Amino acid sequence: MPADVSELAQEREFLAEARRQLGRMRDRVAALDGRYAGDRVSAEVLEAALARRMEQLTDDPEIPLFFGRITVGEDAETFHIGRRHVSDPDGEPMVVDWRAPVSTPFYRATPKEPMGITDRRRYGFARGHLTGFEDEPLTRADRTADGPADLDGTPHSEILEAEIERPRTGPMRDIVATIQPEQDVIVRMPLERTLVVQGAPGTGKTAVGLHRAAYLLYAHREQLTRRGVLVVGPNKSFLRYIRDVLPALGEIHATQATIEELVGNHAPVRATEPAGLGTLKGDGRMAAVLRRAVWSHVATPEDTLVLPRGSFRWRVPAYEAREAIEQIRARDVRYALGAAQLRHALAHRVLVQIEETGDALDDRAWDVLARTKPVRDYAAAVWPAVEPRRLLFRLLSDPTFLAECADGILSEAEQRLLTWERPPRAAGSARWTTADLVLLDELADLLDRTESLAHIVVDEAQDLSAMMLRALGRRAATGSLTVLGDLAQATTPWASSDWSDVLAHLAKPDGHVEQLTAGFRVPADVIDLAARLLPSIAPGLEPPTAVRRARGRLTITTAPLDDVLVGVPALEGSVGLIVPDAAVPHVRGSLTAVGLTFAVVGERDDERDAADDTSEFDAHLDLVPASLAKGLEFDHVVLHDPAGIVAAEPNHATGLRRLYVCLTRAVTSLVVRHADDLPPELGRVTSA
Ligand SMILES: Nc1ncnc2c1ncn2[C@@H]1O[C@H](COP(=O)(O)OP(=O)(O)OP(=O)(O)O)[C@@H](O)[C@H]1O
Repeated sequence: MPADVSELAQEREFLAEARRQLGRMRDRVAALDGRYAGDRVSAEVLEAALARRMEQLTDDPEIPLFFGRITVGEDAETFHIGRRHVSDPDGEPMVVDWRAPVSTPFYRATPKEPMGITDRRRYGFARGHLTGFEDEPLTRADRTADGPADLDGTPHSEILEAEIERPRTGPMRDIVATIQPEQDVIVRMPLERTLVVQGAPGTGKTAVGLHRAAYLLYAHREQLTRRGVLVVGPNKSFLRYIRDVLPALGEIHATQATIEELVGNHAPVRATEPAGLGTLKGDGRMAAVLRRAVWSHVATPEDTLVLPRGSFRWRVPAYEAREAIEQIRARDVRYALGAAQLRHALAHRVLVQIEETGDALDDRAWDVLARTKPVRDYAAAVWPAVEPRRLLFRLLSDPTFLAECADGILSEAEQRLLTWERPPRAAGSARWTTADLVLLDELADLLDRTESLAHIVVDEAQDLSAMMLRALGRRAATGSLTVLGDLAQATTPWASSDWSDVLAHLAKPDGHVEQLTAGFRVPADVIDLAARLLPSIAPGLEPPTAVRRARGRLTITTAPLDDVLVGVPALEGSVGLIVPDAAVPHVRGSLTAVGLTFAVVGERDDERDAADDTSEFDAHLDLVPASLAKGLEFDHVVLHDPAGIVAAEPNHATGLRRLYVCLTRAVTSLVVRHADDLPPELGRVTSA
């Protein structure tokens, strides 16, 4: 690292001073916190836990306060760029936030487009200690430095490479120091834009989505903290894997949830269903069936409403009530609001008659009339209250009612499939599945509009059904989404094969698709093996181009698992042993027998809560059921029984996609350990 010694000393002094100033700023905030604590004391446990975590990080001398510097314009003004803003006592910036507009050229400037900067400096750190720096002139004649250059002429950066090659340990970490230009463009896209980010495994989709959430929270702080930001992930262990990233970036105002958690307020999940039935329940046509089911409750009034008041009996004839209903329905309001409006419309007709007799009444009297028993009873008879669980119970247990609602939408065979073979006695004793809860969520929204958040980041979105996507879309109805996924990694029976369908179900048809192509995780040799599956699982998609310098170690072996495991303790970095779900108990026994310490991914999901600080990703060795491998990564992966992983899925194509996911989790080495033949789609391989 060609760092001038005296300049390095100056930079170290600058870092020490920035730390002192941050301490001063923190002390001031702590004083303010005390004052505000009363308001937020009982804010969610999660927020409190994350706030604590953030504080730890703020105090952590191992986290560099800045990682880069740019020199701008003819005056050669310099800006240090870091995770958060630090200013001196006069309010002058010492470190600027990586999300501030002034930081953009640090990420995007190239010699061809220097964006007004003359130099870019990257710092090397070891455990928070500044060890050196690397300068990259962008506009001067001396920029033809020795050494290899990247395609756009940018000199090769050792610091960048070291960061990308750094071994993975523990949960996911931020990439704020090394966000690449194509990633930065996505991170800083305007808030209003709904985006789909399609990218092969390891291209940084999750990282980019989380950094985009942090960027949006910074750029639209007031709006986003007021209206909320949500990160949706495929399962709880994945959420635990990524949960430190936003707090490390100083952001604690984002909620994380799985789809199950999001719709879980309607009822607990107590059952699962066969793939075909789950697929049908997730089909977008179900929305039309449910809409019909809800609105089928509105009856045509046949009787006159009679409202006794004093010695008078006021009347609203049936045809007027019918008229009122037609007007309300033409407004396309939610069902429950419509019922309230009907009460008011009926009361208004009475009010007008009363006023015609010379009585002057105000709005309060209107409200009182709307709440009288005769008006309420009349309205409830023609526009009855609907309860989602009871309605879904009726749809799934009463074939005649289902036929009325599904006629012309679902075939008879589909209706039969949907109907419970052995209906529960009542809605209260029904054993709902996740797909049912998503239907209940749709019903709840037909009754009362779901509140919209400002922004949702949804990961592994290719796996969501149309009805699940609708559940997310309505939570971003007046906001926007960042949708992350890879069609080649789709492993649910209801998965999407086209992003424009996904956008349509989210009710964001104008959203647009971005692609990430540079692979930061998987080394070239491992990609080459996994990519052999692409023609069978996603013919249109390209494999990523590995940016890793290391080609990786790939071993395919028929050796007994115990022999493979012998080498595990000596491996540096994290190790994931991925096995078919059904093999977990057996392999757990083998691991215990050979005396290895390990954690099982996904275990204790039900016991843990958001404040639980322990994570399976702190263990050196994780036993990973194949169904939970998605989104995770390990320095070393041992993939046990690929044929078993493929066979565990409902069909061969899904099995191959699951295998593709499992093959692409390794950062440094992959051992594929098999006894049965490998799937022929992997082509010819030689086993050791
Ligand atoms: N610009 C970057 N600099 C350094 N590391 C990066 C960069 N982008 C991504 N990475 C690293 O690459 C790895 C893969 O990133 P990530 O998990 O976000 O990819 P993904 O596309 O979501 O993968 P998958 O499809 O398997 O879920 C992570 O370790 C991440 O930190």
